[in-house]
Amino acid sequence: MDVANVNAEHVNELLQAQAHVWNHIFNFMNSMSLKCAIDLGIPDIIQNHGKPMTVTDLVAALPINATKACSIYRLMRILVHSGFFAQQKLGENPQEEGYVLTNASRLLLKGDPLSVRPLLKAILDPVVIKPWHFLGTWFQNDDPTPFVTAHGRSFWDYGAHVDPNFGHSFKEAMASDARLVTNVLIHECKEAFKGLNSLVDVGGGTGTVAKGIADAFPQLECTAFDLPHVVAGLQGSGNLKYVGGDMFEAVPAADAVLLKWILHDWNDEECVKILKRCKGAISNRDKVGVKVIIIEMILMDQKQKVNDQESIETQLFFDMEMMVVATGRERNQEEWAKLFFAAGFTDYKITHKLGLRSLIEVYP
Ligand SMILES: C[S@@+](CC[C@H](N)C(=O)[O-])C[C@H]1O[C@@H](n2cnc3c(N)ncnc32)[C@H](O)[C@@H]1O
Ligand SMILES: O=c1cc(-c2ccc(O)cc2)oc2c(O)c(O)ccc12
Repeated sequence: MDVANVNAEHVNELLQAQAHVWNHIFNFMNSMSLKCAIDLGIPDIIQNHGKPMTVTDLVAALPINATKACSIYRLMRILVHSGFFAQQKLGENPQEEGYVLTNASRLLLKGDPLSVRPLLKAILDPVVIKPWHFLGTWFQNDDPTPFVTAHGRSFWDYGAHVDPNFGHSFKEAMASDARLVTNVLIHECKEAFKGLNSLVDVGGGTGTVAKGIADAFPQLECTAFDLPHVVAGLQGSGNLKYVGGDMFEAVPAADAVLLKWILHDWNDEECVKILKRCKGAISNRDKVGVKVIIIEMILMDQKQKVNDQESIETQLFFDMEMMVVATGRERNQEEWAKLFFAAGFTDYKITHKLGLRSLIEVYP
């Protein structure tokens, strides 16, 4: 393209396109600047300060080399821009401003059991970032995932045998999300558990969701079901128990099966197999109202000009993540329905009360 032959309007378009490309080249800096703030403990330091924190106070409180002090305001500037911190007047002097947390950075505090911090740590770990450099190679080879192309083994294998710290960090990421979702679930989606006497959380990890539901609904016998090595040594109590097994082989019988963030890890064929096992677990219960309860995203229609472009983009990010680390995907409503009917279910109901995710009740 030769700019000399292009009219003014086209030059403008060309420069806008250049800015768009630049924005995407540098897009990773939003994530990495945020990770840096978390590594340095900035949200907790501002929280503990108890009032808007000037850059001078922040620098003094940070565990950094003195020669880097003058760069902190630049890190904070981009994080203010991306909505993780805000600036507030400190006193009468309009020049004097301090940093405060926003709702987003409050979700990244260390001690908060509902923190999203463990997910940030896991997804931005170099172990998970490396496979992104192999995405193009993966499209040209026959490996199951870019993760395998990058590391020579599967995600689970890597976490279990190569880097147990990473495996632990991923489990903590799942558990923290589980705490947040369970909180919303037991307050906002009570209806879904009405009339049930037993529930099995398939792929329930170390039992965070099952325990939350068991505590909230004492009449409900809850089982956290996961691979034997995941539940090994875990002791149930009261109306909570742990069972080890393989969901592709058999699922313990119950009035309801819960699948939270399981099906998006797997391809369609694998999902139909899991769903058939779940249907087996709730059938022959001699009870009305048996169901599978799924917590997953339902991809929004990109063609609908909805205002919430950030939500659409976030769902697409999850879809890409599932492609890079696992064999899974995010699905739209039509794709979900196809899986349910292929597994022999007859109907389903969607409740939109979980943010970017939905509660889907699926009936035999
Ligand atoms: C993405 S995590 C979701 C954990 C949990 N449901 C949550 O949302 O916090 C997937 C879970 O599936 C479990 N899983 C993987 N393969 C399984 C299998 N064949 N049978 C049972 N659980 C399995 C993993 O151990 C892991 O705990
Ligand atoms: O970062 C992950 C990875 C997985 C994952 C990887 C490999 C598998 O065979 C299954 C799952 O799953 C995730 C997930 O379900 C999630 O909600 C967030 C992150 C990840």
